[in-house]
Amino acid sequence: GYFGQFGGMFVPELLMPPLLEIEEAMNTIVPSEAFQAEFKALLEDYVGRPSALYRCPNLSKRLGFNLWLKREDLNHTGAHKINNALGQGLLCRHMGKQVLLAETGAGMHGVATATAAAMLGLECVVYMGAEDVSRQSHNVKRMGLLGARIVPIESGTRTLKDAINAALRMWIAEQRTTHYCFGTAAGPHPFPTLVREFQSVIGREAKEQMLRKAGKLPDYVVACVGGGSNAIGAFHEFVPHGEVQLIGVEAAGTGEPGCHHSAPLNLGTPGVLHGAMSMLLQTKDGQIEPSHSIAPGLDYPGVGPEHAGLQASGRARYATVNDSQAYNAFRTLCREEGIIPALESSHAVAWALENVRSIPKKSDVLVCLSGRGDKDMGIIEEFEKNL
Ligand SMILES: CC/C=C(/N=C/c1c(COP(=O)(O)O)cnc(C)c1O)C(=O)O
Repeated sequence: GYFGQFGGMFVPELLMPPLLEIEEAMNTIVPSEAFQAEFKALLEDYVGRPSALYRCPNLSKRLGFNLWLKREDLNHTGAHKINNALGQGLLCRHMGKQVLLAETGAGMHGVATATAAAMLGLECVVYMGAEDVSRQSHNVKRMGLLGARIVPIESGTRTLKDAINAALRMWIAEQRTTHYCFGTAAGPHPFPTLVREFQSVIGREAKEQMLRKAGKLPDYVVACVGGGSNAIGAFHEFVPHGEVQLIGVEAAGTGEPGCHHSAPLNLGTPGVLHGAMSMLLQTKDGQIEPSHSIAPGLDYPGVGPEHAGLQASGRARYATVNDSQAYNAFRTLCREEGIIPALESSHAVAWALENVRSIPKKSDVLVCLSGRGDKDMGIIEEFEKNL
């Protein structure tokens, strides 16, 4: 479970048995005909895949390049998270466990896990930082309706990293009955590989759709990077095609010098967090730095190890976009294309808008629109008060 020097299983001994059980399931159950047929049927009939690949007519005209959006916001539950939650929910049932445990920041993974649990007849427990409980209340309400038990976390910065810490502790104690449905392509092996496996449907569909609609591969594939699951899902199919530029977009927060951000690939250093060696925001004596982003799903001081590997090998590049640039992209997509994107996804759109001058005319830029923005109404309202 390594990506160059990154990855691994840096966990307490007590977590090795459930992790090895998941690795075994990933190598035996997931590749089986039965599992793949069941997963594919659910992706089609329950999630509504394939998700659309949509060329933005107005922005493409104004910007001079073809802006294509992979519409993961149109999936059931409103984001890419459902692809992974469903796959892991099926695995949970195959392993004979009754409880699906999740961490959540933006609440989209929490909703996706609660959705999979309700449909598969499993119990669901979601750990969520108290700060995120209040700033993503729309998703908190949805999780309740779907039957999940939500555990607000008051420690640390009361955001995603604290939810993961608490979820890992609960999992150690309840591992016999509980599957930890890890929500992003981070964490100890096998999670980064397992989550990539379930999210890679994004890139497989996008490649086929681009060849059919544009008659060629995209020149750029762009995705926001929190823990890294929508980005690795969009990138994976294109990695062998060197002519396709892979651009991950991290959150720069306010962008003010000395202020907190969530850009470990750009501004972090190698270290271990949540069971994996990757890039992270830490002080010189190894204390985790607080992160910040307007987008709760990007507000995380770590990143999945495969992205650290793709950056180190030079196969992918990682840029940053700050809160204001993301907000401007949010408004631009609303007003010019009639699409209300999640603030996380707005970071990926912002990269295309901010880099118009360096993108050759007529290029095909494929942006993974990872989710819808209904959950962000409160954050937008708050942000606009200070404009
Ligand atoms: C696993 C915790 C991350 C969450 N969301 C992250 C997120 C992200 C960033 O997560 P990754 O794709 O895993 O980097 C992008 N887009 C949307 C719409 C998101 O909700 C969540 O709790 O919903």
